[in-house]
Amino acid sequence: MIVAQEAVATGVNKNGLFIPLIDFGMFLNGGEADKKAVVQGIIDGFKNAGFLYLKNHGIPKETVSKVFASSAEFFRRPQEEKDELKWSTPQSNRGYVSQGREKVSQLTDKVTVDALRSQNPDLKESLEIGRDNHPSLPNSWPREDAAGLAFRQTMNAFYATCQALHIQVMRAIALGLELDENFFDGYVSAADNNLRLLHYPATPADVFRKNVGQVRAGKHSDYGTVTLLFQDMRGGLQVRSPQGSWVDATPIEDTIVVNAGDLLARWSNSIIASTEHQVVEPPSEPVDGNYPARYSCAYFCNPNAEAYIEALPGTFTSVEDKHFPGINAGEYLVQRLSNTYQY
Ligand SMILES: O=C(O)CCC(=O)C(=O)O
Ligand SMILES: [Fe+2]
Repeated sequence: MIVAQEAVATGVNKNGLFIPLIDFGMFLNGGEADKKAVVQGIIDGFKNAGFLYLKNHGIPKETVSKVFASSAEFFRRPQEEKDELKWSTPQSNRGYVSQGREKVSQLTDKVTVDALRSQNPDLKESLEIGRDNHPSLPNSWPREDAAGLAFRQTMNAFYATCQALHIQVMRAIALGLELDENFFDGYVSAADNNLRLLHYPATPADVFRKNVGQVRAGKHSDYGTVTLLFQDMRGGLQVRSPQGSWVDATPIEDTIVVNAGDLLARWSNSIIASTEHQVVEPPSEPVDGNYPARYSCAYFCNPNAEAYIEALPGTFTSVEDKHFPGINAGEYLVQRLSNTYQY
């Protein structure tokens, strides 16, 4: 018996939060009906949860494994080598962020964010990588030993791979919003994106008990169009349900978690949801009182920095229906980053 391929299955279904598991291969390689089913699944998922899982997304398993291995190797470098690559400005948003430097938060008031940061810093370190061909913003690459050179090559290749997937996901979103399939192509062509390698170090389990509110990454929403999130199998990512509770976005092997960011929510005049998420104490039992390290890679996709983002055609009938004023994408992102980092 031939079983018809399903475009949409269940990724998570709890407390009113339904995160679909989408077979993106049916969009990339399928016929008209397949494509249509995927588009519907994606737009429903973005409207309701703001989150999806994608399988058959076209990025080979070996590519992702190589990126995770290179990332782990990078974070094993001596602290002083990593500190040489220090993240410097929101305009650049490139470089190494040591534990406690960032406190992502919905709060836009810098004083409050600073106060929060000093209490329970997120238990993580990261490396932020931008497009490597930027005319004025250089990346901060590790020392040019053999591993350092290979790292640069691996990450640049991955950056380009994710950029191509971003374009495809935006095509599906365009169709879901009843726009021309290529509507967004010109808006996302610059690859003004950000690849964030994340390392949540191994930690004693009692840290989470001693410090009230201790998490690995504080609750926040992302800023851009969509985020392509590659997570290992440790768990700990949680998404806010429509009822306000936190629901585990349990890792599903070989999938990418895709969540909509605030600029896409604005662009869609709030049709698409940009949902809060966080990374907390892992759900697994600690081993000898410790939780193992967790690694993830978040590829934050953005419109071109110079793009002007205002309610898309078809999302409003009169000017009063527009939920947000228009905004320049680059300026918006710099503003959000300025509020979340100490610099
Ligand atoms: O590590 C994760 O799974 C999520 C990270 C995240 O949400 C972020 O860096 O914006
Ligand atoms: Fe995030």
